[in-house]
Amino acid sequence: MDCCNNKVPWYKKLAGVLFGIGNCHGEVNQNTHGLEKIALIGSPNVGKSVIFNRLTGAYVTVSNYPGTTVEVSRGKGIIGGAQYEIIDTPGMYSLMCITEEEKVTKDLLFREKPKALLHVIDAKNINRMLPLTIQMIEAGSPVILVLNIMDEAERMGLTIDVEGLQKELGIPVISTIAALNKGIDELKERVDEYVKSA
Ligand SMILES: Nc1nc2c(ncn2[C@@H]2O[C@H](COP(=O)(O)OP(=O)(O)OP(=O)(O)O)[C@@H](O)[C@H]2O)c(=O)[nH]1
Ligand SMILES: [Mg+2]
Repeated sequence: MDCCNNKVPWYKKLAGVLFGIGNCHGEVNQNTHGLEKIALIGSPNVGKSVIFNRLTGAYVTVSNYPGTTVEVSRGKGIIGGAQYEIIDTPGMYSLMCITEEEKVTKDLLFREKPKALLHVIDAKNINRMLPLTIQMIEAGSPVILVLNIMDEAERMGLTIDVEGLQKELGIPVISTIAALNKGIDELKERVDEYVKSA
């Protein structure tokens, strides 16, 4: 994406920098202004963007997070009859702020205070990815765990005790096959319940 368009008026660029919601051409997406936020976070390649596309409609913007080269996508989604700004963050492994992506995600969560964080993990690699879930639960974040790529996990013969995991962690756990649109309706229902009970 070309982010060096000098024809963008200064005030649009400023709006993008101040609010972090414009695209790289400085166009501010008015449609998500003032909406409660739901963020997708997790390691690279776990299906965050596929889930983002399932949850959002036509109004999607991609912008560089202010002051960085890291891209963040934002779109409007309707869950349980309410409109939300859905945020797709770059893949990262922890909130230790080692990579620029990790710094952006941590800063974004801190500044924008989403109502729910959907931690998307690859169901084949639960052990490797759960530490971040636990880190966020311990930090008091509103985490929902999404076990995606369940089709491949099942093909490998893995069975996951979703109920048990849910009880153990004390947070909602939902399994999905986002690529096939499976589990997305349940995910929306659980997010709706979670946000309304918060
Ligand atoms: N088999 C299978 N593949 C999936 C599923 N969900 C997503 N994928 C595939 O996984 C790959 C990565 O999906 P993305 O949505 O780009 O992953 P991401 O988490 O956004 O990755 P980053 O943006 O790099 O952090 C794509 O090829 C998807 O088609 C699923 O449930 N099952
Ligand atoms: Mg992505």
